[in-house]
Amino acid sequence: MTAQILDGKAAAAAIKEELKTRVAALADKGVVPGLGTLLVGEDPGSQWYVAGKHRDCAEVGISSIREDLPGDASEADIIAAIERLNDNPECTGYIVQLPLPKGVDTNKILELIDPAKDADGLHPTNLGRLVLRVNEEIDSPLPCTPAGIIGLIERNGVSLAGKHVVVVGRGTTVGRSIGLLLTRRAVNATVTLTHTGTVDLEGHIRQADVVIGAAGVPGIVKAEWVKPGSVLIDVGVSRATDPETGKSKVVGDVDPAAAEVAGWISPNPGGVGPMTRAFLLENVVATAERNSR
Ligand SMILES: Nc1nc2c(c(=O)[nH]1)N[C@@H](CN(C=O)c1ccc(C(=O)N[C@@H](CCC(=O)O)C(=O)O)cc1)CN2
Repeated sequence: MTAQILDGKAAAAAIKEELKTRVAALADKGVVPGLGTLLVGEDPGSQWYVAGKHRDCAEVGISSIREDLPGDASEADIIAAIERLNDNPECTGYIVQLPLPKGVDTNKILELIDPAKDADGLHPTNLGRLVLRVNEEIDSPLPCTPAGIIGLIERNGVSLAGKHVVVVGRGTTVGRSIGLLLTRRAVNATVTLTHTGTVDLEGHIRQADVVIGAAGVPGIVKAEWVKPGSVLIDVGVSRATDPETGKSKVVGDVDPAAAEVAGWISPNPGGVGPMTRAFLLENVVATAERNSR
């Protein structure tokens, strides 16, 4: 049996339609949400992601502010751009596109973002709120990829309550924070956080009801380890040349053959990526709503 598809493009399109209505309601109050982006350097992937964020904004009626700096920008230049975004009243939320060039202290830069304008939910204040608010509503921005993954699963009618979720990867944008969301009482999953240094990754994955592959290691989640009927979420975005077409293609962390064993699988591309983009818009709109009450 082949797994059912967790279609991120369709779920993201539905979220964007909902957001258009909320943006229109804000416009009635004279509020226009504005997303700022800070891009440092010329990495083609990062340029493509930032351009996509601004296209998404235009689609739902969010205005856009761009700060683009060259790859050799000094720390002082980057801090000055952060201060402009913090001070700009038209920018109601913003992101610093990651990764920053080598040699830049990423954590220092993220801590300078005004937490009330942190559209990625990566400021320590907002991550700290996830640690503290186990049982309460969270009225601060959530990290976009983790929120997108949970949205993708739940919007397909799959409950996470009581499920054993094995996360593979300990990075800032997914691995370290997704457990904080999954173990909230409202979701009620049980989480094991594994990584490339885990002994017996196979043993952990064999026990998982849900596997989230976010290590950036192609095929680290092997088809023969996957429990029949489980839910597989592929966050990995590595690149390889397709031997048939000679073109570059995305290679995920989940072995594509696992689709024959799993109950549900997120395609890659077309799964988590579009949901990350949709939840960035959700954060911008929700922040503007909170500030207009
Ligand atoms: N400040 C941030 N930096 C980075 C984040 C982030 O959430 N905040 N995540 C990634 C990059 N990213 C957004 O910035 C991102 C990655 C992928 C996609 C996406 O839609 N991917 C497509 C496939 C694209 C392809 O073919 O290469 C898909 O999955 O369908 C959106 C956003 C690192 N940096």
